[in-house]
Amino acid sequence: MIPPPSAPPPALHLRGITKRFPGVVANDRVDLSVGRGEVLALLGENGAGKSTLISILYGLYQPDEGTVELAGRPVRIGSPAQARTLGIGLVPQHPLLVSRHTVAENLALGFGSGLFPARGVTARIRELSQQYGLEVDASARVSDLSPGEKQRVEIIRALLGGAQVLILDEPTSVLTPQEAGSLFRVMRDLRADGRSLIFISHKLDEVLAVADRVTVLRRGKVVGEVPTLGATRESLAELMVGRSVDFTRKRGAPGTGDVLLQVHGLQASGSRGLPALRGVSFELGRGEVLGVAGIAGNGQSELVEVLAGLHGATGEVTLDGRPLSGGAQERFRAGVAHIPEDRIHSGTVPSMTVAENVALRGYDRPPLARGLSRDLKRTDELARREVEAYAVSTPGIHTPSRLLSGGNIQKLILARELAGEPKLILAVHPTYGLDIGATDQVHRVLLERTTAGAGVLLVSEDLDELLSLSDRIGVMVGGSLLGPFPVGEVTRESLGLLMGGAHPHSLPGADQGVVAGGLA
Ligand SMILES: Nc1ncnc2c1ncn2[C@@H]1O[C@H](COP(=O)(O)OP(=O)(O)OP(=O)(O)O)[C@@H](O)[C@H]1O
Repeated sequence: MIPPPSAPPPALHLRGITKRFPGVVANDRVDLSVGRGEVLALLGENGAGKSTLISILYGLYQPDEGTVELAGRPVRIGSPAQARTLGIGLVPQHPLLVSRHTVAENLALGFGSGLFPARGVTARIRELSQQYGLEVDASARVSDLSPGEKQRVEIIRALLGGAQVLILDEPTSVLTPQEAGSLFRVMRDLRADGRSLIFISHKLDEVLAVADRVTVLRRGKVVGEVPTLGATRESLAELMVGRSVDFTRKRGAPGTGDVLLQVHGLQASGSRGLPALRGVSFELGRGEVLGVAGIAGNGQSELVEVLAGLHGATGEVTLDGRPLSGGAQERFRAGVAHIPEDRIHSGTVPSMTVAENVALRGYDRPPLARGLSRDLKRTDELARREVEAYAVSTPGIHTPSRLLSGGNIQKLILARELAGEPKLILAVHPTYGLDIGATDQVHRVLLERTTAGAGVLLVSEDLDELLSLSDRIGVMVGGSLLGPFPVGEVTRESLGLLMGGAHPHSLPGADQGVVAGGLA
């Protein structure tokens, strides 16, 4: 008798993967599979165990239990190099490229000598870039590339290494909507070519647009596996957080119209001595959220750092009619809160505990200190309160903050910075990497503060976030601020085009004042 044809094994199959860290089971008997020519989205709240699983798959961690099979064959992935040899590629959230080298040099570097001489690499880059519509110039210097271009280089690097299974870790977080659209086209082409993709994102619309199937993790366990066909944002959100989530627009009450912050003619140089701010002027009202859009590297970081007292500049800044000057602590006492971009390095001290990090701003003053001694009981009480209020997932308040997941570190910083009654909140990507439950909560906290009269300068690469929270939105391009435009006069598309360097008057609708309201 002829045996019935059996289905081929999945390209990748994880069986019963368990990984424990002190006090937490990061992955708890996880089963997951990805077929050939399939895009699987991995969803989960902050701390659900996504990064741990990816680290196991890419050979950075060894599982305590369980097996990994590639095309039906059990494999041991001892290191990233071994993962690549086995055909597993990772497109990291932050590209790992050497800025002063060209694209071709960077890609040749990864393959040691002999295997890929640089001239051969250039030809292969051209082939791959044509095959998958991955536009990159092999001779361009990496320092001149946009975040989207750097990401394409990372994808090419993985493909050059022969990746059949490709992991994309929050790949759209640094992209404009137009760039995200091209990435999705590339992903579909890779799928059509029979490759298997694992896609991590907190943005449910993207997951629905590009993935075939979704695996949802909660507290280390797989809690659901659904095809995207028939799924909705609401159904996925509910699977993720275990309750229904409200997606309605959230803009707060309009501000009072009183000017809170006045910025005039700010000029500052950037890290390489080039001008980072070229005469930036704007006003921020009490109770207003002023959104700042822009592709990374156009002066947004410097603008916030100047206002936070971390970066020198010329020009005038007044808060509540008084000149704003001095260093970061002085400005914090004047009512300036800062949620920094680089939260891991500049937002927390990784070796300090959760409680110490919560108390970082006020440890030397009452109520957290009496005279020269710290009141540890009060510090712990404060930490417990904030950990609960922000649902920070941590084994305890005395755990070093470096052991928390990225999203939970972000929550910790928010708890600390928003704890006082700040007048001005400088929020840089405040929900970057946060899951939808936490994002919702951060939005509510920010809007509550505006109702209390605070002004928020919101720098974000997430245009939906800017559009749903801001009263006005400006766009940073090459160190200048375009606008700000009232939020009703811009769209995702027009902002994306302005971010990419289009002139406001050249955009569709500009003649009716739709896009360039502030400039027309
Ligand atoms: N090296 C480590 N040591 C101790 N605990 C860790 C370590 N790495 C992760 N954890 C813990 O394991 C759990 C899962 O973390 P993981 O980073 O995998 O979550 P995640 O789903 O990627 O979260 P996020 O969306 O916030 O990045 C968390 O509770 C985290 O604190």
